[in-house]
Amino acid sequence: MTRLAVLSAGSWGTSMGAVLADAGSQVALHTRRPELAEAINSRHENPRYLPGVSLPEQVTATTDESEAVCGAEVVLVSIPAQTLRANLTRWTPLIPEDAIVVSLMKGIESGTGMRMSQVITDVTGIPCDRVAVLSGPNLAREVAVRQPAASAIACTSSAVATRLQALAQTPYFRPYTTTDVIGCELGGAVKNVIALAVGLSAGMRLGDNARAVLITRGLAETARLGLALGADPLTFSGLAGVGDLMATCSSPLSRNRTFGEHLGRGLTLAQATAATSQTAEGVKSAESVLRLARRHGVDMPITEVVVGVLHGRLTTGQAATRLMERPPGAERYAA
Ligand SMILES: NC(=O)C1=CN([C@@H]2O[C@H](COP(=O)(O)OP(=O)(O)OC[C@H]3O[C@@H](n4cnc5c(N)ncnc54)[C@H](O)[C@@H]3O)[C@@H](O)[C@H]2O)C=CC1
Ligand SMILES: O=C(CO)COP(=O)(O)O
Repeated sequence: MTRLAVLSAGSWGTSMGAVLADAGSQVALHTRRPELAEAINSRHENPRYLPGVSLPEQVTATTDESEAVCGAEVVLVSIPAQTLRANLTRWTPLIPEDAIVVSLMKGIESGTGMRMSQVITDVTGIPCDRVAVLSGPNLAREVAVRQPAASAIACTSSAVATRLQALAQTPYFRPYTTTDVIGCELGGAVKNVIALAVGLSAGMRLGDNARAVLITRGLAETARLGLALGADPLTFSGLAGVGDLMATCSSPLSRNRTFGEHLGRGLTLAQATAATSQTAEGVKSAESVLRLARRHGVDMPITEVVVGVLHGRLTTGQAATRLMERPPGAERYAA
């Protein structure tokens, strides 16, 4: 049986661990919490991140990082994006030679503006053709209870993407392969920022038309950035683009959308942060996305106002006005 490791046992890491086990592998999750490892091993449940969800017996957990990755052919990483570099620096010597590393994360590193796969290659030295990304409309809890979902697996090596596809294919989870790593990662990272904007608008009760505008123009600004960075624009019409945007912007399960909604209802950043127990990547990645856009001369007005609100430079009302009072223009998708 193929051995796989997932670092770590948060909501998405645990859900994907269950998918991979259902697809036929033995999966070791790493958690920093002994009580969580104990619950996963004895009760087959992750009570902190996925309470009430029954996990396959082939999913085990350990607090020992080297035990988790020992003998793993594939190491999947699912931690907050801004913690990746520090954690990976510690994990690198433990990762088996020839293992494939898969990013399940949706963020852009602050300071460097790197995508998660770039950070992985930068820290571990593992070449791009052994670093992959899984991204799509995958709300963790829905996947964990085995509701139907699909995703994109991106790697510059299509052989590696196809191998990962086989390892993750189940009757309820359908992975598609692609070689557009840049497009998949940007789709995942920027949709969190757009979901914050949609949440803001929902909290302010601006209506369904406003939500549709933000999703549509949010996709356009994502594609603009993607084009500037070398992505295939068609990726943004796919699962890692519009697919993920739709799921995240319409679901109450989305932490990013909910975070934005808290702000839109008048909570302060500190209050919204206190009300959020899981990772809302857009809060920290929004500024990195904006910096990346500015570095490449790309206009991202929605991202810009989200960053303005997060930094306290704009009220939510000013953010809405700022977008509506932009100079009139032709509707362009990505140019
Ligand atoms: N939850 C979801 O529906 C999905 C999440 N993702 C992405 O997966 C990534 C992880 O998110 P979730 O699992 O949802 O977050 P989560 O908040 O549920 O879990 C985060 C995990 O990282 C660990 N962690 C937190 N801080 C850490 C640190 N400083 N060092 C080491 N480990 C740390 C936590 O203990 C926990 O195991 C994010 O980039 C997110 O955007 C992607 C698809 C779906
Ligand atoms: O990425 C996700 C769905 O695809 C999860 O979105 P949130 O991180 O906003 O919960």
